[in-house]
Amino acid sequence: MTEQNTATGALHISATRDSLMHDLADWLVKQTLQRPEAPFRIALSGGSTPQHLYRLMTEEPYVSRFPWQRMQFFLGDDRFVPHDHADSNYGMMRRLLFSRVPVPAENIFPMPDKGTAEQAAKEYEATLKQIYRGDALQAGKPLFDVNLLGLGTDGHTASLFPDQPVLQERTAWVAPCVPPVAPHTRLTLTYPAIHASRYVIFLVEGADKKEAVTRVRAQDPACPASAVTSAGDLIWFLDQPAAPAPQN
Ligand SMILES: O=C(O)[C@H](O)[C@@H](O)[C@H](O)[C@H](O)COP(=O)(O)O
Repeated sequence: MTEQNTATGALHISATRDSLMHDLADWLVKQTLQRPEAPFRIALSGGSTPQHLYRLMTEEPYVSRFPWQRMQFFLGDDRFVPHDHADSNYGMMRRLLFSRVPVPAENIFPMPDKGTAEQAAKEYEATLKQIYRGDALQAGKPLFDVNLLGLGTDGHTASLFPDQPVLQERTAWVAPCVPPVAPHTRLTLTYPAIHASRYVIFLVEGADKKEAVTRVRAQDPACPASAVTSAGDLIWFLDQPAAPAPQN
């Protein structure tokens, strides 16, 4: 794993997808041990990439190393569909991770799937504010320890898609959105909610993502992921095929 600090976040580059998932799982275990008495709050990403990580977390040695009893799981975004729908991110996480590890049910916070998308976004935001014990995000008091994000080839992340009104949202923590090029109405954390993290992690693998990674790291404004910031650190966990060409 090679590490380079650059303006737009440290790069952790692993040789293969498999070693990438192990490197990130090892890193996550280490983070959970930094504050052994506190709840560890992590927002998970949907999509296919992190599924390799979620499966790995349920296997030895990781299933014995994570402090599941004090980990709290949130979603960075979800499709506004019933939790048992094939496209539900929560449904995927429940199948691959939550049903296979001893995390207490009360420590898992799915995005609501009832009512309207607007109501569900407000409900999730109220849940986050209750856990945060405050209505306004405060510098130095992150909402999440880790915010795990993926990256689309168009530079979207979570459900922050190009040219969408939600990209202008700087007050709400959760918002509904209707991506023009992806199925389903979505619920997504907004930029301020993602920013309120000790660590924002981009987990990206595969040669098809290399161009998007390069564009985002060059801060291409057409890529919503370019505007993602972190109150703490922003780190890219990449496999070699997704890694940008070294800056000369
Ligand atoms: O709900 C989702 O699908 C994710 O939040 C989305 O932002 C995902 O991370 C990217 O689309 C990359 O998806 P892949 O990992 O499948 O390439």
